[in-house]
Amino acid sequence: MVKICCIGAGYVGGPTMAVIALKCPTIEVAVVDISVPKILAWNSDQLPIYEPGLDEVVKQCRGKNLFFSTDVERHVSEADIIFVSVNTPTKTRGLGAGKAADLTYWESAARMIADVSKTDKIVVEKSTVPVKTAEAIEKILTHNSKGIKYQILSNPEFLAEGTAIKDLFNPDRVLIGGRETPDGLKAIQALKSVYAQWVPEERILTTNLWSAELSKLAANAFLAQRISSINAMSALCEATGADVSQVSHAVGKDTRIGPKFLNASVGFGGSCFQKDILNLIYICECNGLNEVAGYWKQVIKVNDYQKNRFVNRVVSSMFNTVSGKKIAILGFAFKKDTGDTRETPAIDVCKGLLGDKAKLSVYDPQVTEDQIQRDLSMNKFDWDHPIHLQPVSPTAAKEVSFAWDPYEATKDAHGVCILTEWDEFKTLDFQRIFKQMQKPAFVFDGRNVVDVQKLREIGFIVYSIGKPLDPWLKDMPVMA
Ligand SMILES: NC(=O)c1ccc[n+]([C@@H]2O[C@H](COP(=O)([O-])OP(=O)(O)OC[C@H]3O[C@@H](n4cnc5c(N)ncnc54)[C@H](O)[C@@H]3O)[C@@H](O)[C@H]2O)c1
Ligand SMILES: O=c1ccn([C@@H]2O[C@H](COP(=O)(O)OP(=O)(O)O[C@H]3O[C@H](CO)[C@@H](O)[C@H](O)[C@H]3O)[C@@H](O)[C@H]2O)c(=O)[nH]1
Repeated sequence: MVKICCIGAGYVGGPTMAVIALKCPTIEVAVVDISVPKILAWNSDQLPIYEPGLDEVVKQCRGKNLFFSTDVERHVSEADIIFVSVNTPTKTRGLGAGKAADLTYWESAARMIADVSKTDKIVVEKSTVPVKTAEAIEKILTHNSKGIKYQILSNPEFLAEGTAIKDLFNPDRVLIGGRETPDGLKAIQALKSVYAQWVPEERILTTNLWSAELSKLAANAFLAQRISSINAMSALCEATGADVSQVSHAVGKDTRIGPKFLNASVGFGGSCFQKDILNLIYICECNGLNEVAGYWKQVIKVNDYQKNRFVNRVVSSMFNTVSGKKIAILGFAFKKDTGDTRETPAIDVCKGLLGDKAKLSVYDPQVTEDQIQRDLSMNKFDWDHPIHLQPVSPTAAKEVSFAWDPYEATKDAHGVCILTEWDEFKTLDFQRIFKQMQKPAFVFDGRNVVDVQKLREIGFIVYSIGKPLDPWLKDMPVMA
């Protein structure tokens, strides 16, 4: 029986391995992690991450051919194929701080593989890594190899959170990069035969190592660039009376452009886009490609601009101050159908409002109070390190309370900010919310989920990203 081991039981390692186990009953899959609570959770009824459809997949295979364990060394030494899916956060110190990928966790995983392996291994880069990482990993493994042969493959993951199971069942493509040597090609075939159990052959792409590594960074940069493009347009829509939804619909109808990923928002979040673009910028700079670096930097700058613009709209609409005012925050996760808050725009918006001394009441159906407090008190980039290395008892943000439902959050509030597009926000009883709020009552929709006209009829003053402005807001200065 082929044995697979995945180092890192996170958002990628857990769901990806669960789907491999489901689709390949003859393969034994072990997912290992240094975090004891995480592995305990994977072995319980309360999985450590919320992802639609994941529970069913895990329940079908756990204990049969899918195992979660903290016995990292044993499973690594027994495996034929080792996936490495550990954190690759942005460096916070030293050379390349604020841009380059921190490969500490990757390197320690590679050294451990070299220490415990007794048979030949295929080592698969599942984490998103800088181009040429495979070369560094190869050096670490072969310098300590004791005669054992390693083949390194790059197999970046393209799943999006909230749709991970759907994406894994039916991927647009699976990308496998490897050395163009007989042993390299053999390793590519071995991994290809795993995916071929359920992915049509023509969707499994094979390339050289560097193309596979770079394609992952490029794909995320292209996706994020589309969002920054439509968000830049949303500012112009507000200034001119155009409606960003109509503009994106009209633009997306061009088959060369396509309709997806053109929703204007308060800004993109998530653990990948900013981190991977910063990483791309750093690689460009290291290769002396400053104009190329500058091009991609702009995608992040527009994203920051969009978040600032939102906060400034809130403050300026409410008589230029939110000091002492209760603002309800509906949605904290970086997108719907996940409890993940890494790099969520809600953090920047909340921090911006707290900076103006607002009192916040936050509701999110999947994010805990503890997580929100952590996020609001953590330093930049700390969030993407393994949980046991994050600050243990963050200083609680005193002006932030946590609500169990949207009606409690909005009670006596002066304003409501919608920061995640949870489906339940589309069907809220806004009449009831209006009645219990201070007047004038404001709604700031950062996700374009509410029916603006209906809310204005109820009596709200409404700001919705990229939509024609409320008469109340028209004469306010547009600033960033
Ligand atoms: N989250 C996504 O949607 C997504 C999608 C595609 C690619 N990626 C990439 O995949 C990688 C992992 O992302 P994630 O979201 O799953 O991160 P995560 O933080 O959810 O999971 C990483 C896990 O690795 C564990 N870990 C770290 N060092 C370890 C070691 N030496 N031994 C054993 N376990 C160790 C951590 O404890 C953590 O549980 C990153 O490079 C990310 O950029 C993420
Ligand atoms: O039209 C859009 C689409 C998305 N977003 C925002 O963009 C962010 C990222 O969304 P999404 O890409 O759906 O989620 P991720 O889980 O971050 O997935 C991205 O990042 C992963 C990690 O690298 C990749 O594997 C995926 O292919 C890539 O889509 C979220 O804040 C969304 O709200 C918008 O504002 N407008």
